[in-house]
Amino acid sequence: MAIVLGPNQYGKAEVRVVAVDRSTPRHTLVDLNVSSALRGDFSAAHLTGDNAHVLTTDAQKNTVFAFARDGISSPEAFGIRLAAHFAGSYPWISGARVALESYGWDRIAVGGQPHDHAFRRAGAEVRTAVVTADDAQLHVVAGLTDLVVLKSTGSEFWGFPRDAYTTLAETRERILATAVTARWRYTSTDLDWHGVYDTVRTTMLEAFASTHSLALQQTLHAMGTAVLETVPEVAEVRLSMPNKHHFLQDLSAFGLDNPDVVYHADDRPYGLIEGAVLRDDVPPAEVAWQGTPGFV
Ligand SMILES: O=c1[nH]c(=O)c2[nH]c(=O)[nH]c2[nH]1
Repeated sequence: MAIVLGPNQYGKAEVRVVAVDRSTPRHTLVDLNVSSALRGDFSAAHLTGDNAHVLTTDAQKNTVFAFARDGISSPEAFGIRLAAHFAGSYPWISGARVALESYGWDRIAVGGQPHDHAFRRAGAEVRTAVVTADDAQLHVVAGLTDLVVLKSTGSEFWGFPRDAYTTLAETRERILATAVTARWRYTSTDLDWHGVYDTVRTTMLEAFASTHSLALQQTLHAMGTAVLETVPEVAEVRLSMPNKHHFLQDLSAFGLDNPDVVYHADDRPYGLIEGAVLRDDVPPAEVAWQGTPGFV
């Protein structure tokens, strides 16, 4: 038996970089969390501690800050620039993965007017991008997490089998709520990144709102399908959607009825509905998804 070194990668995780565009009195902010990981021949460092091939994680962090000096137009474009740079920096580096989270900031309104340089963190929602450089090919997977949505009607759930442990009542009227995690893979590396991101996000929201839901699974499929129908440059959408249960509260102890008015928002356990919707005529690119946590 021989013991061999298996797959490995290394990099700097969670570089928090904030870039302020002060070119006009109306400042803009970009707030990113950037993680880089390099792949290639680093066996000497692992086997003997010879660091001749190790582009330090400290240098990777410095590169993120240095590149930010030129401004950050979008997470995707910044990720492409970094991944291409790292992947091309030394012959023994065969690939790079750059994952970015973008945190939104809204302007504080003062006297009803959005302020020029005072901001409030937007909700929990985070925009994400992962750029993978592999064999000189670039892959871009964009996404979002924690997009919390709720429909107060237009959701039913019935027709499921009833085994010995099924107690859930069938319902023709329920609240449907979820926190969407979505990732989608582009077939292009040259897009209007903000425009196409907004289109995908809006399309998912519209599909959630306008689908009369017979199951969260059906809503998930409708959201993914709508994105593929609307944006030709998206090859595949992966969605993870917790079913944030809202149970009708029994008020009978107080002599009160409850005609779909008062609910208990339960936080756990929750149903977890996950799925991918893809075009069957686009070749898969599993490398683009490597390192993505969980299903998405
Ligand atoms: O939309 C739903 N899908 C399920 O699979 C499920 N299971 C459950 O208990 N409630 C629901 N709701």
